[in-house]
Amino acid sequence: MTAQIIDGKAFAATVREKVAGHVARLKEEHGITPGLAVVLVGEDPASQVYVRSKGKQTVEVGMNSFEHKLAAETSEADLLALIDRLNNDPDVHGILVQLPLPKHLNEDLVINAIDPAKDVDGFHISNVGLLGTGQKAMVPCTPLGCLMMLRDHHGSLSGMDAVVIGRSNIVGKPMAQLLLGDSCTVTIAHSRTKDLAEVVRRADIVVAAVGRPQMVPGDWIKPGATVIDVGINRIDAPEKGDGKTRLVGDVDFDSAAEVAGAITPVPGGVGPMTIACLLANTVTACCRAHGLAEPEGLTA
Ligand SMILES: Nc1nc(=O)c2c([nH]1)NC[C@@H]1CN(c3ccc(C(=O)N[C@@H](CCC(=O)O)C(=O)O)cc3)C=[N+]21
Repeated sequence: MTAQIIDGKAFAATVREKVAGHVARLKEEHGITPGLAVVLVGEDPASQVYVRSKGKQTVEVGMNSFEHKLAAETSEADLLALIDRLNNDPDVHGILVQLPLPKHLNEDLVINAIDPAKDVDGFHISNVGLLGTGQKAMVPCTPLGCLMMLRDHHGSLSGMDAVVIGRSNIVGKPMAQLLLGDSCTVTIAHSRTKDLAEVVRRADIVVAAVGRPQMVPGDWIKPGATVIDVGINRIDAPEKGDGKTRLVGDVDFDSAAEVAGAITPVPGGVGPMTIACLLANTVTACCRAHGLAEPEGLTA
């Protein structure tokens, strides 16, 4: 068997089109332009690339992009003061503070200073609690993107066995909550799980989010299962030439694609969906802020 490839890049383009449609309507019918503020502290080159790509896509769908680049040595007080200004700025509907932050800044404190209604990452404790209790929340972008792809592929997920490998606050835990919300039987596995291979072999849906290159081999995958690979790992690629690198997921794609029913590639899978869902969350936040009907198909 050879797996169907779930094209996250193409799917993300359709999500962005929907977002652009909603943005156009908000402008025409209500004179509102959704705005996303992205805060980057420090000069990490990878983070700069992501922030640039977010800003570009934000503008492409017709929204306002506000970029705030702060020096690596910015004090916590100064960062909190900026967040306070953005919280109170009516032109800003979404706020994203790029993680990780430099070590001298307390991430939990900073994230929880964001107005939960503008927390388009869904990392604020209030949104985490809302998601965990099945109430209307801002949902973290990466798990939301994974859920959209799974729903698109399967229709209903009800009754399926899902294994999430990884227990991070950003991906693993919220992913498990979303799958539970769609009536999957959910297992959260991680680096200390006993007999991980056997646990993964039970799953109709495998979401790999551990951050270890190619750690899930094809012979762990149940034939026909759907594999969502969240990992983005840069590894050496001597075959491409001296000093060259390439991106791989947490799943060994070649062997897994021999067994799985469907699989997301890296790159071009979950990554592009993450940014598309950030734009979707910004439109959702904007509609909620103005008491308008929420965009359909863009929320959990
Ligand atoms: N507060 C916060 N929210 C985030 O959502 C957040 C963050 N901090 N910090 C950094 C990570 C990373 N992240 C990615 C988004 C898209 C791709 C993406 O589109 N990747 C492309 C490949 C890009 C390449 O070629 O390097 C792909 O998978 O096809 C990757 C990584 C969001 N992050």
